[in-house]
Amino acid sequence: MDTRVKICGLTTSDAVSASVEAGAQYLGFVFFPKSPRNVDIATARALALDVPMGVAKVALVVDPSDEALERITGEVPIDMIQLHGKESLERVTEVRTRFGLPVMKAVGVSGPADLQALNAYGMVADQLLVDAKPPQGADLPGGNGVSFDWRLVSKRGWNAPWMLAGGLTQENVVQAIQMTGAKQIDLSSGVESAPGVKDPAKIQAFMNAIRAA
Ligand SMILES: O=C(O)c1ccccc1NCC(=O)[C@H](O)[C@H](O)COP(=O)(O)O
Repeated sequence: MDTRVKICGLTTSDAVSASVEAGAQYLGFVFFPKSPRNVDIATARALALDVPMGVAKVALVVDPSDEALERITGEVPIDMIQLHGKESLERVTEVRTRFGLPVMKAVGVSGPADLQALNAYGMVADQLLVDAKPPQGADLPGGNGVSFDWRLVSKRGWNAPWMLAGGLTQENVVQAIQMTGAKQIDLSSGVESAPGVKDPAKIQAFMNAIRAA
């Protein structure tokens, strides 16, 4: 299966190496203090500097200020900004223009009404991350290990390339790809042994599951 994979929430060089060696095309670094996957700028910079050419480094931020984005983009050699909060269409456009980097906008899906947002953000973002909505009362806007009803996005397309996310694991990823037709997928907790702790064996097993499909 020719599927591109983003592994999100990397915090150590072992996890970065395991992801690169297993064949991930995108690596995500989370800048959100409440997350168990949060990295500070110095750590992210050190990790990003070790990523080989051809693997995209993505900075995940939640309703960031321009100042926060200036600090991150000024010090960490990133290739893409992932907006994972309640950023408006205008803010997506502003961030793209101001920082000169491609922007991926995350959109939470739980029912048919959410597909409108994908249509709209697909007109302004470079990529879409089609994710599950966080469960009621969750502390995090993403990375909660929950799936949504994949039939909602079955064989759908938007104006921008998209990634499927939300509760993907080595056990369900092949079915998720077959049902949705996703060409790109994103995951975080499905390759962890504990919240925020990436497991190299799970990363490899996940990539093997995709390749074997
Ligand atoms: O992962 C986090 O800690 C996080 C924190 C704040 C905003 C978003 C976050 N993660 C978003 C991602 O890109 C995840 O990979 C995506 O939601 C899927 O996560 P999972 O269901 O755990 O695979």
